[in-house]
Amino acid sequence: MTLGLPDKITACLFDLDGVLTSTAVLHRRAWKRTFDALLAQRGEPEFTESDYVRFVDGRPRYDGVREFLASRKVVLPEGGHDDPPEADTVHGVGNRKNELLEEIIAEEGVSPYPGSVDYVRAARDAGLAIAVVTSSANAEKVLEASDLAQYVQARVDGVTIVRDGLKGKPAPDSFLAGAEALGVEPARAAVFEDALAGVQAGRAGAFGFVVGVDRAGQADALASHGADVVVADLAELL
Ligand SMILES: O=P(O)(O)OC[C@H]1O[C@@H](O)[C@H](O)[C@@H](O)[C@@H]1O
Repeated sequence: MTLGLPDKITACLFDLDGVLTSTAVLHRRAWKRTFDALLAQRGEPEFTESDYVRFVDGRPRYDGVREFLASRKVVLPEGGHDDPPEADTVHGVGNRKNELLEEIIAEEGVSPYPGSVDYVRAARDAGLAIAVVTSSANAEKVLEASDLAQYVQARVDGVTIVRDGLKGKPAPDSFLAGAEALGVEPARAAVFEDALAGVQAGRAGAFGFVVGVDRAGQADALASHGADVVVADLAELL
């Protein structure tokens, strides 16, 4: 075992928000404000933590909108990527959330978890290949702002997922694309994820190891959805 990983592992595929950076809470807040306003107009109960975990966390932006609205039986037209944030379409709602997220990030900044920075450095020093695989289309700027871009050899994100027509998490496609970009077989790659949809994707892709990162008191659910091990912070694996 090196860095808490089986010896066969030669590459690390890190999710971003909630694994490397503390931005998951910013996403959650932006989603809650967006959905609560929409639900209030319809006299529906508010967006809950469980709604976030089940329908939105880890999924590409518009998939999250679709999944959550379907769970409340709210039907909106699909619209298109360029819809303004005010539009009552799936894309408009997603764009509204993104506008809010950008405001929150501008106000509060982005910080990496110290234990994750130490782990990523140790992985690089141990000669492991490193990719970031995230559903977020904001990944490039979050990686730059957190000074983590220097460690990343390949990135699959919300932009490349749309460009290449990949299925989002919980499908394994984005992680498979990350392994491919590094030139590594999935069986030799470890997936690091904090979202249930993410560990599910790790299991579905038959990756060599799946690390669940529990930032939200959901260790059992991470394990039952596909994590081989669950830690509260990557420093535990050092
Ligand atoms: O809206 P973005 O930045 O493209 O992000 C899409 C998703 O990215 C994931 O990393 C987050 O867990 C989700 O909360 C978010 O919805």
